[in-house]
Amino acid sequence: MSQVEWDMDEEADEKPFNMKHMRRMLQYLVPYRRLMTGVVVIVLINMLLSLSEPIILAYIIDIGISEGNIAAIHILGAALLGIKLVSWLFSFMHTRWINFTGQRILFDLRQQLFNHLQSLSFRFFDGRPAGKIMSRITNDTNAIGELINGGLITMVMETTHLLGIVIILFWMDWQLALLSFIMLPLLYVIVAKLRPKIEGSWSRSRSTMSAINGNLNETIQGIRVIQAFSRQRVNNEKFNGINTRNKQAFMRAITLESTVYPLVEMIGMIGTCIVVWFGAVRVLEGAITLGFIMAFINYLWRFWGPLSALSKVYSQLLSAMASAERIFEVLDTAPEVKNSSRARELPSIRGDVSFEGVSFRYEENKPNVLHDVSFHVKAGQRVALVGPTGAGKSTIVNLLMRFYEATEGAVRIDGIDVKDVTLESLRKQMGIVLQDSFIFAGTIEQNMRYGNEEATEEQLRNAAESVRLDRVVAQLSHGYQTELEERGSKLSVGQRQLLTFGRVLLSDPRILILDEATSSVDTETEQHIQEALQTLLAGRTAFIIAHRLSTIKDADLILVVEDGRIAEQGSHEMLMKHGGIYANLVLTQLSMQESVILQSSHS
Ligand SMILES: Nc1ncnc2c1ncn2[C@@H]1O[C@H](COP(=O)(O)OP(=O)(O)OP(=O)(O)O)[C@@H](O)[C@H]1O
Repeated sequence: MSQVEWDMDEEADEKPFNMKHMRRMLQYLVPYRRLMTGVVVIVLINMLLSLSEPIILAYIIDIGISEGNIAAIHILGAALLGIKLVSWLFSFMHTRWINFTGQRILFDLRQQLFNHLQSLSFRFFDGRPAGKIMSRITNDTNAIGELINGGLITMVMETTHLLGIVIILFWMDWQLALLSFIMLPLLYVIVAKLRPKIEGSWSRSRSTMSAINGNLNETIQGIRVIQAFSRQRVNNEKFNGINTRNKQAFMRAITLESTVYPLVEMIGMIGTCIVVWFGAVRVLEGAITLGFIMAFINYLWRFWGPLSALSKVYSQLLSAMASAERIFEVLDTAPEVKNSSRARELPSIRGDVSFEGVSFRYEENKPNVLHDVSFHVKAGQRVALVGPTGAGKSTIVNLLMRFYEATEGAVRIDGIDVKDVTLESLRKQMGIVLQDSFIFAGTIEQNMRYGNEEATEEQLRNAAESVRLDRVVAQLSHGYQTELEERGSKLSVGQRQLLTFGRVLLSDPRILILDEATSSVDTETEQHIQEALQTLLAGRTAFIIAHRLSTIKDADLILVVEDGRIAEQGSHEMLMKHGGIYANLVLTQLSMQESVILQSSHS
């Protein structure tokens, strides 16, 4: 099953009502309680005003028209107009206030989630696709926002509306009221039976839609690979499958809905017909007045509005429960790597690094990926990490940056355990350059200043010059102010790399971590990159996940990592003399290079 298909049924659309979540959601209303109290009061007054309208109409008919009392018609007509005006004003006010509060709550919730997400450790992001996390910040916050602002008010408003109507109907004529509700049990049965089916179909329609989006996203992102492998036909079939399921789910939902709602209306109408029939007879008998029966029918009409509004709020409530569960799960996830209570600032370091018996596993109950790793690097030394894929090189670097905590043992910088210092003071003195040079949307200058906002203009230009970025900038029409798209798509791979070098150089770290790029660039760019690299590395302790033999040979210390262990360590000469894994690795690489050279000289 493809990732997209998995996504379709993974996250629940609705969850049963949960008081704990509800209370927690209501907490977000607390800062706006005065405004919300005002809204509730206004809404209730509006409700009473609206409920008085049919009675006033009844009086206009019975007293004004039937008895020919023109003064009563004027007074009651003016009252009706006044009520409408006040209702409009109140509606305007409460809609404004609700929207204001709703937006504030959404703002608060999104801000809180965003801040929290940034503080979470890598482990949190390891198991969650970015798309899902994003949907929590957008869709799920919206669902909660809609409930705690519009939904709750609708609930208060429509429940009182409904209660008011029922009380008035029974107060007016309880027998007629009973008669009009005669079909209600049947209605309840139909709605209770069919509503879950309709909701289920809508939910399937939404999840298939998100699968369509996921599939589109994957296709656009991977278009090069798709076309290179000529996968268009297979992908078309896959998309066709999801698309068909979406169409079917939508058609089923819409068919059910178009059957049920007219049915509900018709059953509702049966009650009203009975009332009109009996009522008309009773008017003729002189038992009730014309105005009375008209008001009664008017209230009966109004009965269905709140009922359908409440059923919508109910769905909203259940989907907000599902969203709340997901959002609170994120908010309740504590950052795993955080400052300990006794954490102090890491003073300016020299850059001496030691791993002492470090073992580590990414997940509880899973085997260790690092076993008893120990080494010592003197300040200013250049270390090359080599070894097969999956050996644990990046993991060593992750522990050094304290992206994860060592399960056992200690990582020390200048003799200080990294667990005893604040994350900010530690990471400020370290720099990292990954293979995938991540560029943020913004100007070249903003990207360079990412790790050092305070750098002077001169420092900025010097850094750019040192890593040969100045030549790249000179070619751009807006120089340092050239706007880059997200991920720097306007720049070439080599240019992006130089920009990340400039960024790190400007932040001037004592310890530098570098994942040497494997992607090939042209010889001239390669030379620029190598020169820039030398500037970048000068005078710093450097850990290089190295792929080029030249980089490895130049290193002061080579750590050969295999199966999470340091299998060999020492200088190039030492390890070659030793004749172990490293020597084999070098010989294999050399023979591969030779064959490449031989092949190219033959062609
Ligand atoms: N975030 C993670 N969660 C769980 N396991 C992981 C995670 N990252 C890496 N691993 C596992 O840990 C082991 C070491 O991975 P690591 O990335 O350190 O290897 P590496 O030597 O850097 O490999 P490469 O040269 O391919 O980048 C691998 O078995 C890998 O599957």
